[in-house]
Amino acid sequence: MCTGVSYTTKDHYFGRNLDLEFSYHETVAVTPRNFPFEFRKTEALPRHHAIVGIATISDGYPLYYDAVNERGLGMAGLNFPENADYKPEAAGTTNVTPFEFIPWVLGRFETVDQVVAALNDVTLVDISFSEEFPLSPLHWIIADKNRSVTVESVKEGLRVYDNPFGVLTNNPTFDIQTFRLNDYMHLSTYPPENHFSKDIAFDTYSRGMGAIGLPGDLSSASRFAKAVFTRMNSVAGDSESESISQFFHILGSVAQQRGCVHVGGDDKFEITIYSSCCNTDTGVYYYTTYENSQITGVDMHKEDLDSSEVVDYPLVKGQRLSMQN
Ligand SMILES: C[C@H](CCC(=O)NCCS(=O)(=O)O)[C@H]1CC[C@H]2[C@@H]3[C@H](O)C[C@@H]4C[C@H](O)CC[C@]4(C)[C@H]3C[C@H](O)[C@]12C
Repeated sequence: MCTGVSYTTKDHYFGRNLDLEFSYHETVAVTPRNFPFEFRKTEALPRHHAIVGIATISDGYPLYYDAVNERGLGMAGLNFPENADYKPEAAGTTNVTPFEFIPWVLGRFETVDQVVAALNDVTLVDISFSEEFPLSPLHWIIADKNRSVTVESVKEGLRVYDNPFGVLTNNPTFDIQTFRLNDYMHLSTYPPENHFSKDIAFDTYSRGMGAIGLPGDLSSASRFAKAVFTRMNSVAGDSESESISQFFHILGSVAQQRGCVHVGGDDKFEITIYSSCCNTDTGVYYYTTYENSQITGVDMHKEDLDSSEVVDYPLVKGQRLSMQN
């Protein structure tokens, strides 16, 4: 499972946890403006916005998991098994494959409003990248400084939901996730008050009791409620250090520790392989990995963004300890 987040302090930040039991050899990939994006069923983009994000590179093509473009638009794909339903090619529409969806959106558009308008005409088609990389059942969060949306291609068609929470996890469908938040409206960051009975003398014996009932398990619906609560109540200073620290704490509230989520077999566990946080105003992509809690950054503007070659950096893994004596 995964969690995607959009969050604004002075700047806008966009990122995600990638939760899985194995890695696809992901790297931080910067795609410059003149890398020729070919699309299977729609017109190529020989020149486009530059993009930074995490991708598996196959045959020179960046298969992005999440990314941000130089105009401040961010997009992430999260698992959506059983619900994702891609369609046959539909004449008269723009046919985009799921693996092309991030480059197609980030290559062309600057704002969520523009993307939403364009999606009226889009079909997500059931064409996979290769035998090695078959179709992934995904849904997406797309965000800029002012707006977030969730995009789901389901049996009934392409659904676009406003996402005022700036959070996406996995199943169920976004309308149900949103509805279930109603169950948590009584939660509070303040100490609870007694609405239970005037005849009982309650004791607020601990800080944090106003949020008793906030789920702490790692299921997708629970992570959604937990991440929305944390994100909506988040308080951060405006500096880069305070902002990215807070962002990683929001993601940390729903991170997966090895051993807590079995995924078949006795010794296979889902873990948070990486957490990312991109400053969409400056184009700096920060990340941590499961075993490297130190924040590492890649600044897209330090690359030649007018070139035509993807530049990629392998994730820095392994703890970097800073000893004080
Ligand atoms: C599985 C990843 C999402 C993380 C997640 O939600 N895991 C939960 C697993 S589960 O529900 O609990 O079983 C998704 C996010 C981005 C996906 C990758 C990107 O879409 C890029 C390519 C796309 C290709 O079609 C398949 C390989 C792939 C490299 C994808 C593999 C996998 O589906 C990824 C890595």
